[in-house]
Amino acid sequence: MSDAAISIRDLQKTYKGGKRALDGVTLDVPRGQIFGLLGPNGAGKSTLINILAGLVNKSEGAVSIWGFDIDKHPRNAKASIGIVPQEILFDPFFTPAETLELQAGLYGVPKDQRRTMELLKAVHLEDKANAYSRTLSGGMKRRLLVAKAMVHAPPILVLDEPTAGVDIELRQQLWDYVRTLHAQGVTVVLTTHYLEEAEELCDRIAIINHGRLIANEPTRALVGMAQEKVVEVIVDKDIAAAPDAPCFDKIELKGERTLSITYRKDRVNAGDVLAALQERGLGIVDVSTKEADLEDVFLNLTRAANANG
Ligand SMILES: Nc1ncnc2c1ncn2[C@@H]1O[C@H](COP(=O)(O)OP(=O)(O)OP(=O)(O)O)[C@@H](O)[C@H]1O
Repeated sequence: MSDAAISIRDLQKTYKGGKRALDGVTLDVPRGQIFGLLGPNGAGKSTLINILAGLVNKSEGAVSIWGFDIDKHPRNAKASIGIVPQEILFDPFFTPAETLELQAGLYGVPKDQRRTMELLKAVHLEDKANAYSRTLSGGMKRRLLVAKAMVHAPPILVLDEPTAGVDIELRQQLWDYVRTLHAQGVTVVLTTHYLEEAEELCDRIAIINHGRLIANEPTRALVGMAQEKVVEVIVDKDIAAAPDAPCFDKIELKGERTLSITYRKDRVNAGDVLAALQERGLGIVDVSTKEADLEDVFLNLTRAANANG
């Protein structure tokens, strides 16, 4: 179909009872990238991932994984992808080492090609290799899930909300491992609510809302789509009320000498904003600017999509 890592065409899913969770999603995940799938709760992200995992049947459309159509070549498609599910489900009486061995067995990985200890090391669980899984902390279980998804060395790893409930240090370790895999050529897809993380990690970001794709852009382009910019200015004298000027979108008095000014960077630049202040008799002591982040873009896009839909 295409040489994308994952290719999705007009994907639709209507659950029994009539809930339409995916409404015509078309999307390519390029090989070798870290790809972020974002969307508010209930947007359809898990449905999409469960279709990739073979856990949910699609209603319409076509999906291929590493070039294998999931209907025509389900075994090859499945072998090409490792999925880290949102929910933690293990047999509590197996140890991490046994869990990985069992999973490798399910995927038909020959004994001499298994990488149980290597994988446990990679997720910092080597000292827990022989502990019962039920004695692991939440973060450890999540890391074990990542190792489990990699036993058959798939070229694509999908993580569904991998950092929910994971503390900052463990999250960092998890991302370090994801970056290592990425450096080894693994294509990574992740869903997350942490926009900052998506911004930091992902090469490309797609946003779904109400089962529809509303954005699919390189991360930098997406961030650039936010037109609002904020400049914080410290002026040289006390001011009682914030001054007004046509180039300000919004102005707030943050302190006696501190102003926070929002402007549209597609219309004016920071120089215009500062000149307007000087024209009003204010000298500039200090200036700091804040780039719009993904949160802004995300909110703007989902708001616009809701208004249109
Ligand atoms: N098995 C099911 N039967 C019926 N409706 C379902 C089922 N699973 C999900 N849905 C509905 O489909 C929609 C999409 O759900 P989905 O879990 O894919 O969203 P999500 O983007 O993953 O959300 P979250 O971030 O909360 O996990 C929601 O309205 C949900 O209630």
